[in-house]
Formats: sequence, structure tokens, C-alpha cells
Amino acid sequence: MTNVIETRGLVKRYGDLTAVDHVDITVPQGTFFGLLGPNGAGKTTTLEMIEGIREPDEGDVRLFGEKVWPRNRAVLPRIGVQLQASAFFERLSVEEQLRCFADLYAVDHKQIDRMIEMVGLQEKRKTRTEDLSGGQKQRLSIACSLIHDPEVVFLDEPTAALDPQARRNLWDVLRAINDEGRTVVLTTHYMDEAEILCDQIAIIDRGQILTTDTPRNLITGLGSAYRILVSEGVLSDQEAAALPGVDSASLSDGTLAITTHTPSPVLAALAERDALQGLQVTGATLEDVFLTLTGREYRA
Ligand SMILES: Nc1ncnc2c1ncn2[C@@H]1O[C@H](COP(=O)(O)OP(=O)(O)OP(=O)(O)O)[C@@H](O)[C@H]1O
Repeated sequence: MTNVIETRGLVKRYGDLTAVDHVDITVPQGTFFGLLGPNGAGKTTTLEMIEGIREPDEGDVRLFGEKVWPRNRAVLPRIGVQLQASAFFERLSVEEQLRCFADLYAVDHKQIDRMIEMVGLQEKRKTRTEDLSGGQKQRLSIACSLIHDPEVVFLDEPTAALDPQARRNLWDVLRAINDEGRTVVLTTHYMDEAEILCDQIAIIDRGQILTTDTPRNLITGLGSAYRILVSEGVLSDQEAAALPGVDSASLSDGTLAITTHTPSPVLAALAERDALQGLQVTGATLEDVFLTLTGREYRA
């Protein structure tokens, strides 16, 4: 698989602060890649260096195998960039904004309808941008970044400041962009978002990449126990503790909590006892991964 992005030893300093500290990132073509970390971790600075809009102090960035700094015009038509704060031309409607972007890129106007449909703004096409909701503005800003049909799209915290429903709705748009075969690079401080959307996640903290892997590997790599919750009365805690694969079992507030590193035999034994009704299984989360790697609770 071709790598569309490769950074090696990327460093950015602001005075005494090393905002990005020897970052190595590799993004294969078609991947939904997430740069996940708390506020101030260095996500935006990293992204800006990859996009070629900020000069690294050290290290190297390759986009499609080409250098991006000094500004490399050859890569620009191939990338779409959505900045954290979106700015639109004043007093224009959704459709007019997109027409401006289409003309700037000399793109066929047919693409405007495609983009409006893709981001679900059909009913707002005549609405001025200042009258859009936060989520609708983000959709428009994503549509603007896609108007010239780029191969790679960079989205800097596109769902920050949105309410939970608007965030979820935007996830569908982001998935659709990736399903079209585009590489998506997303920065986010939301763990759930990274886990749900991304094929690969790089966790960044204090300018350093702590780990990069699939969400599943990150979580299962911890080797943490699963918790199985069963309603009281189906079996006693002593019986549960004696089941194959159970590490411990305890009863509290009408729920039997079983911990295990091997959930399959435990679930099979519970099924034999007809104890699956209302059962819940929870595993480790990315919060646990962050805690394990840094020794600190994750505070976005
Ligand atoms: N132009 C600048 N001058 C000085 N310091 C800066 C500048 N830009 C960023 N920083 C600092 O560098 C660090 C990394 O910032 P950056 O914006 O890359 O982080 P981030 O992970 O994107 O955070 P956020 O999610 O809050 O946007 C922060 O401590 C920030 O205050």
C-alpha cells in the first residue's frame, strides 16, 4: 500500500516550548487517520507542517512522496484543508460560497450540487453563512475543502464545539468522505470519535506521539480485563467465581459483576445457565490506554 504522508523527526519550537517533538507519522492511502490528544498537545501544529503552511524547525514531511516546504504548489490541488476556525466570504449563501471556491479552483459547477448533497445542506443552499448553525457551518467548510476533489483531506477538530447530535451527524459525512476512497486525516480531542471513525490512531501528548495503531489493537494491547454485568438472582457470586475463565465475581446493588480476561468461556457458561438476559459486557477504552501510557487521566 502506498503511503501518502510520511513525516520523520518533525520538530516545532515556540521559544522554550517544544510544541511538536520528533513526530513520525505514516499514513497509507485510503486510511482514516486520527491524531488524538488533549488541548495543546500539538495536533494543529503537526497538521500545519504536513499541509505545508508552517515551516518545521527540524525533520521532514513527504506528501505523495514530495516535499511540502518551501510551499510546493504541485501538491495543493491534491489536498483539501479545513482549518480549525472557518472563515467564509461575507454575506454569501451556501451555494454562492461554493461557487466562489469552485471558480478559484476552476472546477465545474456541477460539483457544487454534489458537495451540497454530500454534506446534507440541500435545504440551506440559499441561506447566508451567518445564519447557519455551528454544525452547518462545519459542513459547509468541509464542502469547501472538497470542492476540487482532493485525494487527501485534513480536518482540524471539525466537531469541536458541536452538540452531541450534531457531532454524530457529522460523523456520517466524514465516513462518506473516506468511503469515496479519500485519505482522511482528522485531529480530535474526543476519544469516542477517534475510536469510532479511525482506522489508525496516533495518540499525541505534549508534542510527542505516544503510540500509533488501530483502535482495537490499542485497547486490546492493554491486556485489560473485561467486566460482565449480570442481574442478581441468576447465580450467586460464589458460583460465578467458579466458572471457567472468571478472575473475580462480586455482588453489589442487585448486579453481579464478573471480571475476566477470557470472556468467551464465561459467556458460554452464562448462556448454559440461561443468564444472558440484560447482560452487559464492557472492555477497556482509549481513556485507559492514555492512562496507561502517561500515568494521567485523560482531560481533553
Ligand atoms: N504561534 C504560536 N506561538 C506560540 N505558541 C504556540 C503557537 N501555536 C501553538 N502554540 C503552542 O504550542 C502548543 C501546541 O499547540 P497546538 O495548537 O498545536 O495544539 P493542539 O493539540 O492543536 O491544541 P488544540 O486542540 O487546543 O487546538 C500549545 O502549547 C500552544 O499554546
